[in-house]
Amino acid sequence: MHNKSILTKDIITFPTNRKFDMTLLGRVAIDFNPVDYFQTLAESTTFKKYVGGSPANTAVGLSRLGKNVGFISAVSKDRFGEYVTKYFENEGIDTSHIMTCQHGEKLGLTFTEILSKDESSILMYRNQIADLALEPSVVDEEYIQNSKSLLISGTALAQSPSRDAVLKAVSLAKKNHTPIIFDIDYRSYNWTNTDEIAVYYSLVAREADIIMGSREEFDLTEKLLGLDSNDKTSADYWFKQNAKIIVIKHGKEGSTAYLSNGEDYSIKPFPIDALKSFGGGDGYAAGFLNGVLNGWDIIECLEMGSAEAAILVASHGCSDFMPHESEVRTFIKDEKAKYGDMVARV
Ligand SMILES: Nc1ncnc2c1ncn2[C@@H]1O[C@H](COP(=O)(O)OP(=O)(O)O)[C@@H](O)[C@H]1O
Ligand SMILES: O=C(O)C[C@@H](O)[C@H](O)C(=O)COP(=O)(O)O
Repeated sequence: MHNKSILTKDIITFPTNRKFDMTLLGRVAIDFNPVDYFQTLAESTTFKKYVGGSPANTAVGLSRLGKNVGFISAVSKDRFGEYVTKYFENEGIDTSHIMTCQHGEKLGLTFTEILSKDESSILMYRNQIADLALEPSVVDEEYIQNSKSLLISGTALAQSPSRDAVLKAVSLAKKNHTPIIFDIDYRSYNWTNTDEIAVYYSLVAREADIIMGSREEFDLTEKLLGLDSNDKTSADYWFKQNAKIIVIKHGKEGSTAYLSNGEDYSIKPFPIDALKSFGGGDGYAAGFLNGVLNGWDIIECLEMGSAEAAILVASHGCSDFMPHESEVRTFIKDEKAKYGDMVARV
């Protein structure tokens, strides 16, 4: 346990006077979550529709926390494409750089299975997929210049032309001193082999200022580098590239933020009666990154991330349940009143 802490603004700074606090590049899709849960997907008959896609959920989370959010993506030219775009507009997320596909590409659909509160799985429909049809021409320099930070979802690297759009965005971010956040966000669909994953993940990771992922996701990124599968080894390696903060998540075990000054800080999950086991990562990303954008104390960033993750795993969906800052603070206060001030501290 650290008695002291550190302001993240002493580790990473963001440009000022730019319109968007963060622009995210990646998928916006749809989740269908069973209403009649605690049985298999084969048995469920009724599903509730939500806007989904990990970066889309994170974008909604950041917007609800008061951030001005841009988004770069591609959607289908149909009612589902209209639905997700309208949802973003209602949430105050900029949709000017969401292209509409013209060749019959379809929005991603995710059917989820909530078997028990700690056993969930997801089934993704991602053939002829709209988000990976994102064209590099949608990424324009002015948009990146107008963003204080750029988040890349690793899934957007799975195929060209989306892969090319990511690499263009990364180049423009470097040119314009826009810090890059790499959310590894591994989904097996659309990738052909692990060498390909490692090549493209490591290409973006070495340019990133913040990298977030699970141990498995770091292992995939590091496959060609011959590193041992160890959090400290990963952090040290990426600090020698460009990283300032490395976050490694271990599900219900909690997570650790490694800082480029050599310190590390861990957080445990807040005790909660979970409903499902997915969605935590997106809530965590929104809560944690909002704190880092504000330059907050690292412990406060981690607490906000962990609290928002707990709120999400206790909820039926992801995007719709992203909390406002006051709700996260109330949640933390109530948990501390119930379980003590050190409830989430390691
Ligand atoms: N049962 C749980 N109760 C409370 N928080 C949880 C629970 N499961 C996960 N979380 C929170 O969600 C975060 C992200 O979960 P994790 O499974 O590591 O990522 P992902 O959702 O991206 O797969 C964890 O670090 C933790 O803070
Ligand atoms: O990311 C997707 O395309 C699906 C998500 O909307 C889904 O609900 C989910 O799996 C959330 O992911 P997590 O936060 O990484 O657990």
